[in-house]
Amino acid sequence: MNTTTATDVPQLEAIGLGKSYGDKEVLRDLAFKADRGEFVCIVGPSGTGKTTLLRCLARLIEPTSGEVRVDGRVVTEPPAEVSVVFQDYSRSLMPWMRVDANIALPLRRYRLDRAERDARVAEALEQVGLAGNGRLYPWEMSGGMQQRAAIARSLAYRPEVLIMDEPFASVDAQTRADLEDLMLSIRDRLGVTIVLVTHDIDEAVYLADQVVVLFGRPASVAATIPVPLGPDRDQLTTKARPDYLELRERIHKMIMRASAGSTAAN
Ligand SMILES: Nc1ncnc2c1ncn2[C@@H]1O[C@H](COP(=O)(O)OP(=O)(O)OP(=O)(O)O)[C@@H](O)[C@H]1O
Repeated sequence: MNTTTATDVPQLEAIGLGKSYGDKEVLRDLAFKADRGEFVCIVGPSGTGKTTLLRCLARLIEPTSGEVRVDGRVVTEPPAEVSVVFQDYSRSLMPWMRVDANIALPLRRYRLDRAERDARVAEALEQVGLAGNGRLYPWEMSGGMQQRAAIARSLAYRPEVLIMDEPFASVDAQTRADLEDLMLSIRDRLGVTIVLVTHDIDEAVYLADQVVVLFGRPASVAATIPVPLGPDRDQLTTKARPDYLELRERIHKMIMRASAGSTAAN
């Protein structure tokens, strides 16, 4: 008897995923899954293939083998349910367009009427704490505000999955903490599934429901580590918890061992 129900189907899944660039095999037989509303962080040594994995998951590039599924459906092009936020907000926002026009730009493909489009832009600005700032140009905003605007642009699609590649690497520590908390609150308020690559293990443990550790050349998933810290996280108290510190240390050691092993092998 088949007991699978709709809720058993992962929202985003990779099965037997492989990717080579020419002769260079970067990913091999990789399995990944994120359930609906889950926050998954991907970590791993530099150059392992984290960005390559994200680009395959978003179908921005074609895997060499295996498949990507969204809600159980095999996808062969960028799925409408998935939106991507890159690290470099200065390249994702058009400097000559006001922020509201930047956010509206990718909505063109949906052929919304103007009132609906304006409502979506206002809603997205509100969701990232930028209500009332839509008439600014990106260059009139701080780095943190620009990254919020880039996130708003992704949310205006009303995606089910948000894929983020090192989204906070270019901002200062306080702004980074604010943006981390923004992402937790967006996940809680909107129920969106978030898959985020970071070099920062503290950030990964703070944000994630599960941390996926990639390593190997070619890379695959070395460990999937559940983070049972509960839904209410706080920069000060969560990061002082013994279970937070224990997880952080465990992942650090795992990556250090992997990096040492791959250096020795090279
Ligand atoms: N378009 C490409 N063509 C050829 N090789 C590529 C391409 N993109 C990435 N690579 C190579 O694939 C490997 C994995 O790169 P990728 O950027 O996915 O790793 P990463 O884990 O995200 O790296 P980092 O931690 O430095 O951001 C690297 O050796 C990289 O040089």
